[in-house]
Amino acid sequence: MHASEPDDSESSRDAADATTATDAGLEPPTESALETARRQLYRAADHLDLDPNVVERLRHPESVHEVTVPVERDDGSVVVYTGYRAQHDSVRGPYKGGLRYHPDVTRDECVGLSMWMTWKCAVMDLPFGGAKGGVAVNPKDLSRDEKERLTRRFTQEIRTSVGPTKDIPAPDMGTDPQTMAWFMDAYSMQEGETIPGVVTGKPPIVGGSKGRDTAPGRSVAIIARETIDYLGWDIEDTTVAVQGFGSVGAPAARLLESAGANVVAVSDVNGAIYDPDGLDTHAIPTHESEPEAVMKYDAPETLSNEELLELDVDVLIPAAVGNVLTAENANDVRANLIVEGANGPTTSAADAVFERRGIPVVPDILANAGGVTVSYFEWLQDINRRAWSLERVHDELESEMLRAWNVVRDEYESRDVLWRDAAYIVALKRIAAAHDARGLWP
Ligand SMILES: NC(=O)C1=CN([C@@H]2O[C@H](COP(=O)(O)OP(=O)(O)OC[C@H]3O[C@@H](n4cnc5c(N)ncnc54)[C@H](OP(=O)(O)O)[C@@H]3O)[C@@H](O)[C@H]2O)C=CC1
Ligand SMILES: O=C(O)CCC(=O)C(=O)O
Repeated sequence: MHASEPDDSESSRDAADATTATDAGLEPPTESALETARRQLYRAADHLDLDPNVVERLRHPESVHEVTVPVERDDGSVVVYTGYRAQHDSVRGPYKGGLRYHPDVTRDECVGLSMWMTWKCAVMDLPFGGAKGGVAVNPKDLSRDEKERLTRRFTQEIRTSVGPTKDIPAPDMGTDPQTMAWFMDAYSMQEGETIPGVVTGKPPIVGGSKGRDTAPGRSVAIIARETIDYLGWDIEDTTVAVQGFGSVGAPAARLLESAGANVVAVSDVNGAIYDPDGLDTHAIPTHESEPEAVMKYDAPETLSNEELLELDVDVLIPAAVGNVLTAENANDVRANLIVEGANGPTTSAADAVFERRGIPVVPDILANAGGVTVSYFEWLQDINRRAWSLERVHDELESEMLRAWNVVRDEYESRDVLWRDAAYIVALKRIAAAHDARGLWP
């Protein structure tokens, strides 16, 4: 039976998902990451003759760990934060995915993000499943010492659920190589030996890979460049707007500028700077070097983040937070191509608008997959106790991204589907085959 044919299990699936106004036929301003991820799964499954039991399995995480994390503030008071680690699917290998420190972190968000990690690792053909975790906290409210205590305690709370062959966290929004170094140290102290492979995205001095810090942005730039070329555009005549100037947005903007594109706008949490003649993105401080510094940079015009999304540019790269392209603004987007740098920046309702308007959306699970790909390189380096040169990381990332882009493009052309569906089809075929080979039910 075709996975999405209406039947009893379909009805019960819809009923199980009907937790929102959208499912009740109303149109809320946004959807949760989990709702978006599930809708994308059902839509892609429609194109494949998938065992419905596999789809039923994949719409649920294998497990979600929720922990409380008491942290002593510098003034001696104690705040108890909530942390999560959602482990979606491990059929292709250990769970893999980032840790996020952000006030909006919820259980459902982690589950949705963990599903995207499963597909992302499968699109790239990495021997990993998908996970995501985080703590509901604003890291900008914490001192460095408080962040260290939070990380060490969170590590302690989820320690038995992670490990180099079990679940390997990495950086995401609000976390960085230092966070990973603390995580690795806290885990290793408990284990009684140094275990670098428990996390990736560490500083190179403690087993991190060179090039991991800029890898997600590098892959966004590679995929944008390939798509620009595929569309028959000249990169030298291409204008680009990038929302977010962190680990993903900054390298993406800089590499596209270096490749000849005209990057006319970039933003941080406070708003955007705009120069129709092109910004010198290498001169603008990144989130890593100085958070909230973009708006301080001298530029001819400033805009809101909402205005950046509606700029008349060739390529829009949302590379900050999720759910920024919605039913509310999709009709006002003037870009001719969207390349997703952030995870889940486009709701399903916005996707439908872009499909109707013929605006291609190259999905997150392909475009920003350079981060987890170099994480895989790091994991290999840790296991083999042998560091790769930066040049080797760049070369291997370039060839892995091109390999994945070609496979997705083949599905896009042969099935005449959206780019997102094509990437999902590549991923789901591999995951379903692995489920089939291992046996879904005992
Ligand atoms: N880090 C990674 O390895 C990967 C991250 N991703 C995804 O990319 C996205 C960005 O992550 P990452 O670059 O790591 O995050 P960072 O924390 O490094 O940077 C985030 C950037 O977005 C800005 N920002 C934060 N909130 C908003 C907002 N509400 N509106 C506009 N801009 C905002 C920040 O501004 P300010 O400096 O002012 O705080 C900063 O410039 C996330 O969706 C993440 O899941 C995807 C693949 C890998
Ligand atoms: O490097 C990793 O393991 C995961 C990166 C990540 O969280 C992501 O790609 O969204």
